[in-house]
Amino acid sequence: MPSNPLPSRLRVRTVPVDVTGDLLTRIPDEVDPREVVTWLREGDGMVGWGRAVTVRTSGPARFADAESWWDRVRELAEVEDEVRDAGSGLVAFGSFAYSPASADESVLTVPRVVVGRRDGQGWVTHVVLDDEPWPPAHPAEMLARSNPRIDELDPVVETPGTVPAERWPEVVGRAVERITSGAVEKVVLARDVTVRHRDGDVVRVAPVLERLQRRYAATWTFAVDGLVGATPEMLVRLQGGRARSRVLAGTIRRGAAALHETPQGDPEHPVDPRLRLVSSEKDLDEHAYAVRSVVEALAPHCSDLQVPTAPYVLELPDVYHLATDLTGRMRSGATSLRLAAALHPSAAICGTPTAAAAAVIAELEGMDRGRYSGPVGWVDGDGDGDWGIALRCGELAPDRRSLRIFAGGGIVAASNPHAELAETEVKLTAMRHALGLATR
Ligand SMILES: C=C(O[C@H]1C=CC=C(C(=O)O)[C@@H]1O)C(=O)O
Repeated sequence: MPSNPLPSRLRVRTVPVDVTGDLLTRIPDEVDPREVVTWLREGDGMVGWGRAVTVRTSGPARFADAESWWDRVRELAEVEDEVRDAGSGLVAFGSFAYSPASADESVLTVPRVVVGRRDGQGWVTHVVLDDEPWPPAHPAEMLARSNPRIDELDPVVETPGTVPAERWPEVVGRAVERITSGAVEKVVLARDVTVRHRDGDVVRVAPVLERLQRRYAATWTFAVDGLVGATPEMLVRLQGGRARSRVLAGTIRRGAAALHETPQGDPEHPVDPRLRLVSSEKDLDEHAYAVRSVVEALAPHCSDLQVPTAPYVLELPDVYHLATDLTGRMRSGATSLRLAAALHPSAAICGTPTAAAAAVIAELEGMDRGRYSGPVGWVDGDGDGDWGIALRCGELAPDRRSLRIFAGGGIVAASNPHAELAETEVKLTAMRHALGLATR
C-alpha cells in the first residue's frame, strides 16, 4: 500500500462560523488543482484544500486497504468538534478506480482545511500534524478572502479520445452481438475525449466546478485529486443509521429535438420525452438491472429496505433519467466507505452479470477508465458519508495540463448503436459546458 507514514499526532479542530455566499470562491486560487476537494449540492456541502494525510491504493484490495488506513487515522485523530454534524470534525475525501486492473491509483485524503455549510450552519475544520501550531488566521478572517479568478475559465481545445466518435456505433454493435449471443444481458460502455489547455498551462479546476454547480445544482459537484464533475447518481448516503441510494439508468435527451429522434417520432404529434422514457421497454429493462444490483448489494447490510415498484423521471438540464430512490435502516455497522465498496460496480456502470459485463467492457472499450465510474465522495470519523458514482466528469492528467472527459451508456438487446452515440454526446455536454467548449 503506497502511502506516507502516518504522523505521530493528527489534531482536528472544527469551529462554527458564518459561511455566506459561494463556497467555491473560498478556495484560494494558488492551490494546486489536484489538492482541491469539493462535495456540493444546491450551494451546500463542503470544499477543502491541502493534504494532511493521504493514502493511495490500487488493485483488487484498493477499497480494503483504504478502509484499514482510515481505521488507523480515526484511532490517531484528536478531534475537537463544536459542530458535530455529518462531515464536521475528521473527514476524508476519496475517489476509487473503476477497475481493479486500472493503472490509476485510488485515493483517500484528509484535507488541511475544510469549509462546510448545511441548512444554514457553517463550519471550518483545520488539521495539523505532530507539533505544528494552529494556523494564525482566524477562520472568519480566512473566509473573508475570496478567489478573484473564479469566473476566469482557462482556454482549452478538444481532441479525439481513445475511440473516435464515428467508430462508437461499431463498438456498441459488437456489444449488442454479445448480448444476443447470450454472453451477457446488459453492459455499460463508455468513451473518452481529451481536452487540453490551449497554451500548455495548468487547467484550474475551481472555475470548472463553478460552472458545473451553477448549471447542475441538483447534482453533486465533486473534486478529488484532479477528478472533477457533477454526478446525478448517489451510490450510497449513510447518515444516522439510514442508508439511501439513487439508482439511475435509462436516458432520453431533453428538448424539442428529442421528439423526433426515433423512427416512430411523428413531428405532427410530438410525444413528451418523459412519457416516452417511462414507457420504453428498453430503458425500463436497463433500469431494472441497475436497481437489482444495488438491492442485492445493500440487502445484507440493511433491514427494512424500501424499493419502489416503478422508477420516476429525474430531470436534469440536458437529459431525463429513469431514477429509483432506495432507503434502508443499517444493521451491519458498516461505514459509508464499506457500503460504497460493496455496491461497486453496480449495473448502472458495469452490467449484468457483473463479471461477464466487466470482461466485455475490458475487451471492447479499449481504454482504462481510471476513476471515471468509480465511487467518489467522503467519509467522516463516525463512518457517515456520501459516495456518488463518478459520472459527467473529467480526470486531470498528472501534469494537470489536460483532462480526459467521459460518458457511457447502458446497452441492452434493443439498443440502437447510433442512438447510443448520441446519448454519450449529450452526456458529455456537462463537462464541455463547464470547460467553456461549444457543445454540439
Ligand atoms: C454511464 C453513465 O450514465 C449512467 C447513469 C445514468 C444513466 C445511464 C444510462 O442511461 O445508460 C448510465 O447507466 C454516464 O453518464 O457516463
